[in-house]
Amino acid sequence: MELLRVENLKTYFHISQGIVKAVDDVSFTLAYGQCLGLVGESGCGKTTTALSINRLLPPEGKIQSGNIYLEAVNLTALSDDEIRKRRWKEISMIFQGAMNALNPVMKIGEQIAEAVVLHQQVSHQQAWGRAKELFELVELEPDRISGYPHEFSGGMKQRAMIAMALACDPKLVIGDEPTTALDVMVQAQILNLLDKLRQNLNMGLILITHDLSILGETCDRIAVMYAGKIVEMGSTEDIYHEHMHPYTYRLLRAFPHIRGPKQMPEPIMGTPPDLIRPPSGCRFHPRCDYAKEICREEEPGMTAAGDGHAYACHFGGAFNG
Ligand SMILES: Nc1ncnc2c1ncn2[C@@H]1O[C@H](COP(=O)(O)OP(=O)(O)OP(=O)(O)O)[C@@H](O)[C@H]1O
Repeated sequence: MELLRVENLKTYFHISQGIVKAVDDVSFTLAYGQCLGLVGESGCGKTTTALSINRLLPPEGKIQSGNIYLEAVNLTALSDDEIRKRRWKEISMIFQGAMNALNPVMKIGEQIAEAVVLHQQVSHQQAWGRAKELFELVELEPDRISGYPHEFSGGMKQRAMIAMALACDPKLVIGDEPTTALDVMVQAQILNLLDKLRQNLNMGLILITHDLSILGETCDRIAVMYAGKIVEMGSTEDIYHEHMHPYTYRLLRAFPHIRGPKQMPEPIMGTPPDLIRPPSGCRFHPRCDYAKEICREEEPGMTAAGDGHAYACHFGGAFNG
């Protein structure tokens, strides 16, 4: 059953240098219990997409057009007050490095209980009970609940942040680079935990990352973003093994899978474009090895490659020869 529907979302930043088209006509859906990976290099619009869903954009950021439905409610049409009431209870976010925001002089359990009290009408005692439940849910040892942040490892702190994000049983959790600061083994444990939680709690999960190699065991579907647009979307299998867009191909080679064939990472030359003046035609053409005249002139539409698999390229699969 569908939980989230993002339709033709355009979010721009209005700054003195011009208009940054950070999210430019993005559409996708997410079902209950499903995990969608949103992947692309830094500056491609992933965080702006997440902040648009949560309506947490800074003053210069504006949803220009499009709709974001959470169940039947169009989030773009809600007042600030109405959306505030839904944060934490319906949608919650785990940010990169969020664990550094823990208060160093307050017990971890108290901080989780505080998050519960802040968003639910419960007594302190009830909140402490809930904090204990959440502690168990994120697989932290119960006797650690009275510990302070400096007694927790990075992975344990991130588990505590996940516990807070789950405090009000949200329907949708968005993790923005939730494991980037952690070492590879701990990263895998946190991703496994998120995977287990979304299945057990039947919540929708969006995982944002620049590293396509970490999504394989967690996501059902992956959307690849480049310069404010989704350039390829499909099942994890499609994206890993049947990809059609040269950018997906390059991303996979830039971050080889830890358990895959041994291969040197091949960085993608250049950087994503300035989104005030994005390139004409296909936005990836200046960095694409397969670009031809039409790529400079015409923006490619989405071409279907199979059930739920689509890509935006004039020469899909060109890298195969
Ligand atoms: N407050 C802002 N004002 C102006 N431009 C912004 C603002 N925030 C983001 N941008 C621009 O919007 C574009 C998309 O940024 P966004 O942070 O969404 O990308 P991202 O893919 O999440 O990258 P990262 O992983 O670095 O956060 C970039 O060109 C960025 O410079």
